[in-house]
Amino acid sequence: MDSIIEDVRVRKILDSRGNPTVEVDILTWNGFGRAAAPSGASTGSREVVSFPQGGVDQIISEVEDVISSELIGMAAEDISDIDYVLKEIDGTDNMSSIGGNTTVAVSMAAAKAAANSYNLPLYRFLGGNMVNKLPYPLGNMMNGGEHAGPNAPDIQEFLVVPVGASNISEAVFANSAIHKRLKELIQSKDSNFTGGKGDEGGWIPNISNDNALDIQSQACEEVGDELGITIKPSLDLAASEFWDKDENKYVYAQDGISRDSGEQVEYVKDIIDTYGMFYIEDPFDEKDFDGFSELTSAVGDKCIICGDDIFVTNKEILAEGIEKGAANGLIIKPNQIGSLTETYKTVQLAKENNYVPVVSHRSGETTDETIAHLAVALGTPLIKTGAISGERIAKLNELIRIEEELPDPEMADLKF
Ligand SMILES: O=C(O)[C@@H](CO)OP(=O)(O)O
Ligand SMILES: [Mg+2]
Repeated sequence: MDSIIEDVRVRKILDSRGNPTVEVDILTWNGFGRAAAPSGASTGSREVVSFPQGGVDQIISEVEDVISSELIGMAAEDISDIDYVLKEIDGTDNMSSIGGNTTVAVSMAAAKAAANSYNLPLYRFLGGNMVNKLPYPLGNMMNGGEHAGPNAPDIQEFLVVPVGASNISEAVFANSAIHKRLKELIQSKDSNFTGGKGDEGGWIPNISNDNALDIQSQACEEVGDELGITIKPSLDLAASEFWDKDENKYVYAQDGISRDSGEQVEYVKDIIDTYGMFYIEDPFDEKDFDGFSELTSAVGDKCIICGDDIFVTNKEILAEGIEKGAANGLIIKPNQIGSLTETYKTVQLAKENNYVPVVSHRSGETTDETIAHLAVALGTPLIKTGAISGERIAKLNELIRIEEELPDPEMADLKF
């Protein structure tokens, strides 16, 4: 078999925040795969543990001594067997002994090595010969919350989706045009704006949440008109980060306003109606299933209500959400669950239940481009991976290359 693993190598590399992360190389008889793990700042409490206590340094020897000897001789294409072996080596429920970032980097490197062994791009190896759909990019324009500094909006991500774009290149350049326009619009509101950017390359404005919403939608309209395509605003509130569990309130520090769960439902409904939001992620705390359900039953026919911290790419938690009607979309981050096999199962469950899967980067990223291939292979209609910055454009530019390779490329079908 061409994909028999001959060596597994591991190294400590930088992520985009300057923190250490892990990169894994897998060599097969006939190929090579390399993958690195990202890391979050606004993490869900039920995500698998990224690294054990000793951090990346600890797992370097673990991979060299234990993981590589188990994997050498296995076929890289047997991805679920490899993921099973990794889980056995870890031996915990939450990957705390070797870390979900370690296992996901090995899992992705193995898949890439398998693809390379057969001379196939990863999206084709995983997705088959018929894949031809490109995801719409959810581009991050302004950053707040945990991805920014003090005085930024509480809402973590002001995103846009170029729903009218007819190809991926048009889509990513529409997003970058909005990003440029927003710099001017922020400057017009705040003459002290220095052009500072957050973890994901979006601007960090020192303005209220409402002002940020206004200029976000203004930019969508102006640039949309200029380019002749519809561009819709979207948000990731990452509301777990400003939920005060003692007060039972969502605390908007920038605005000096607190809202209980019922008021939060009304506030978010109002935002969706006022601005014609296409997509809203994590509008409630990760434990507030009721808030999620109430909002989804009110607006789920016109807006994607997407769960990130609430579901953490975990199929059991997603099943609970489906039962409760908590959302109609979910974020897919392989390192939240620690393997490609589990990621795949969660996407399948989502699709069977009409939940829109959204493959996503993390706020701490590397130039690894794997998620671009995953979005195409898994057929997710959206990919969240920033708009500019080296570690974000690594994925966007890969999508442009993939589009060029596909014989009959089309943009994905969107729900609204
Ligand atoms: O909340 C999110 O969706 C992500 C990525 O945008 O942030 P983090 O990686 O910090 O969890
Ligand atoms: Mg999120």
